[in-house]
Amino acid sequence: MNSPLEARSLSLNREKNAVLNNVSFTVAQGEIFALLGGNGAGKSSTLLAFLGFLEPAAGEVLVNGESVGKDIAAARSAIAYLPEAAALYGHMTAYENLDYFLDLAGKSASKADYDKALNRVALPDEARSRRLQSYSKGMRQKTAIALALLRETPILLLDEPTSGLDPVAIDEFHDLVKNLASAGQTILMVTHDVYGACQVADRVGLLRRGQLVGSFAAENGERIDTETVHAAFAERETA
Ligand SMILES: Nc1ncnc2c1ncn2[C@@H]1O[C@H](COP(=O)(O)OP(=O)(O)OP(=O)(O)O)[C@@H](O)[C@H]1O
Repeated sequence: MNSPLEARSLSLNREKNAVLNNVSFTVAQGEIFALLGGNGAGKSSTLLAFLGFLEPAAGEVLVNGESVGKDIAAARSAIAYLPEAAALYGHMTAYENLDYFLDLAGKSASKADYDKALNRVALPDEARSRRLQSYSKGMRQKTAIALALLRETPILLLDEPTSGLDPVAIDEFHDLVKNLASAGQTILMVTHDVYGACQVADRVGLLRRGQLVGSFAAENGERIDTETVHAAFAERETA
């Protein structure tokens, strides 16, 4: 069976600068893969390649076994993407945002469906009819995740999903991501949070200056050891 996500000897340039160099990985169905790296390592660029916003300089990106370049629309319809800052409208309520963005994605859902998704992300009832400009970052993030859930895509791409969230919201978010993966969703997240990556991921890849320089996998039902990854990360960053 094809992997939902695959980078095959992928190189990317941005404004003629090489930002990713010969990177290969796959993410299997129901797996959580975290790409860990410092600022400018190429994490966000990797996600943009899967969405067809950046064209490979060499190699390719595949979604469900199909080269993204061949059918960008197919790739995008299989993927829900959470950028670092949730791209939602402040002057609309949570319900209105869900309505508007689902409509854009060519989907429709009932208010009961909205409430079900908002319950799953634990957005308080009283907030749902308030404009997002009064929300905290965590509440905006929850709304964005609810939207991703409602799109019912098989693949989820997350860019720094927990940055700016408080510890309780981070734990809730990790639980939610693990539940989604258990239900079969394939998840690729990028982060510079070593602890968070080890908490949630089945596999962690270390990206440094555009190259994949290490990887770690959870084994025997244990979580990936944070200390080991942290040591490798620190060593690579200072090398
Ligand atoms: N819009 C852009 N135009 C040109 N170069 C860019 C652009 N965005 C990012 N880059 C460059 O691409 C390289 C990789 O950036 P990218 O955002 O993928 O890294 P990142 O690992 O996600 O970093 P961060 O943790 O800081 O978000 C960096 O050198 C960055 O300067």
